[in-house]
Amino acid sequence: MSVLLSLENVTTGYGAQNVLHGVSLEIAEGGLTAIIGPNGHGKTTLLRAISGLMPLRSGSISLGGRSLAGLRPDEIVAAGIVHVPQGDMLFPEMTVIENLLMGAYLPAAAAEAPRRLERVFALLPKLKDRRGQIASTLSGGERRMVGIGRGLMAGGRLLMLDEPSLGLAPIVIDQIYEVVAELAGAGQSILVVEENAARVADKAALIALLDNGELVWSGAGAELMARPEILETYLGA
Ligand SMILES: Nc1ncnc2c1ncn2[C@@H]1O[C@H](COP(=O)(O)OP(=O)(O)OP(=O)(O)O)[C@@H](O)[C@H]1O
Repeated sequence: MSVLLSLENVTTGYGAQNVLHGVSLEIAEGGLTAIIGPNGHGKTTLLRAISGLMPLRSGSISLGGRSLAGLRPDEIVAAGIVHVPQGDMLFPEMTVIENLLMGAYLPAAAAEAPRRLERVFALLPKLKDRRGQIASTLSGGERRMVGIGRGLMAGGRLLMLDEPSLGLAPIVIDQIYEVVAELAGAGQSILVVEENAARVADKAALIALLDNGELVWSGAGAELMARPEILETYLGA
């Protein structure tokens, strides 16, 4: 496999407390990787560390063989890592299209914006219909789609989605994951954080299980679902 993102022995935390304890993980180029684990066990912190929003206390992270050490968050975006945070974090008073265009704020992305916008609208036709609508008036699922679309507008090599299912109805969660799977199937590298393994098991090439800030298991989704003892031990399933 061609490794896109590599984490080696990553430790980080807040104040006196470490949240991640020596996490090592390799993410392949193309397709879906999922980080699963209970709430509060460090999944968001892991994405924040990759995005340069948390200084590492030990270890290293590299993208395509290039170390990200010392890069600012905007330099990490420019290097190709796009982080769609938990919740919608849209600009509520702006329209769908204005929110989408904010994703292409870096000069290199701005030149590509019209082409990428067409791609986002092809993938998420509902957003095209609602492109003039103010973001605060969208449904929860539509807002989530705008967040994903805005992430795509940045044109990253790796798209990181922090719990895109959060707070949505089951049918809407299915729609979101259909879009995620379609993107991954088209070759986009995606790292998703999810609490419920069953939602990603049939879609993710690799699932990594984070428990108390440690990576306790990783493997294919089908393999995880066939291991009820792991689900029970770590996810209480
Ligand atoms: N800004 C912060 N300051 C101090 N502690 C924090 C901060 N953010 C998170 N933590 C703590 O770090 C731990 C891991 O949190 P994190 O958000 O990474 O977990 P998570 O697995 O993503 O959970 P969730 O899905 O609920 O966000 C938790 O104990 C949390 O209280």
